[in-house]
Amino acid sequence: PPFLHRDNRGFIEEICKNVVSDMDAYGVCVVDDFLGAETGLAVLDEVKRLYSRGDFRDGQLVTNLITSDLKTIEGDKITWVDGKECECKNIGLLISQVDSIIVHANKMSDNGKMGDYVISGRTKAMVACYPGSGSHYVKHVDNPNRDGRCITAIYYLNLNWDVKEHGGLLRIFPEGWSDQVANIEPLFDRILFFWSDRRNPHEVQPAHQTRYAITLWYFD
Ligand SMILES: O=C(O)CNC(=O)c1n[nH]c2ccccc2c1=O
Ligand SMILES: [Fe+2]
Repeated sequence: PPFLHRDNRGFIEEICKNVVSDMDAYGVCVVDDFLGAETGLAVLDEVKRLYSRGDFRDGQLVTNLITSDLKTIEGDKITWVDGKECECKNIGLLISQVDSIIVHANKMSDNGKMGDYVISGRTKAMVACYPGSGSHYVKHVDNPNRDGRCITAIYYLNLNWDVKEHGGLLRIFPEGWSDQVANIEPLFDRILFFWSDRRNPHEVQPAHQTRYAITLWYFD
């Protein structure tokens, strides 16, 4: 019921414990039901409005792949949001929630890997849309050459997403886990954290439905 607001502090505490232990153990952490349906839907609404306004630009270097049968596959489209824009209030709320998790988790873990970083800042929020029709992202490392980014946080907005039908799976190939991979479904109100460096090569498999995500990169 709407009057039962999330007991925010306890909620944040709880999530931080998971983030710290998963990041230390696997370098990857997934949290579901991060904002709750009401706020999640409000964020999705703002993203759709931005997209319909045509603010998005081509994300990847190669924007449209001309496939053999001359079907162009559009690449991902992106736009940057700092969260203070008046029509992005809920995206701003998402950003402040992620900030509090990262800052708190950073403080909580003294000797763990989270503790090895002193988070000094982050990028703006990158709102990405894979327009479906096979758009994907080739296997890559977000920060291969020590550009300062240490943690990638991705919030997904895709209602009733079914990977079997819609594709769009994020596959991470965590270094040191030889044949193990992490298959992350881009489900609504799910947030994912992972080390941005070479420990986590990853790819976005072809999406056959419009696929939205909001990414923040934290600097040490
Ligand atoms: O959406 C996902 O599940 C994962 N997404 C990514 O790894 C990813 N990584 N780096 C980018 C750089 C520029 C534009 C889009 C991206 C991008 O979607
Ligand atoms: Fe990436």
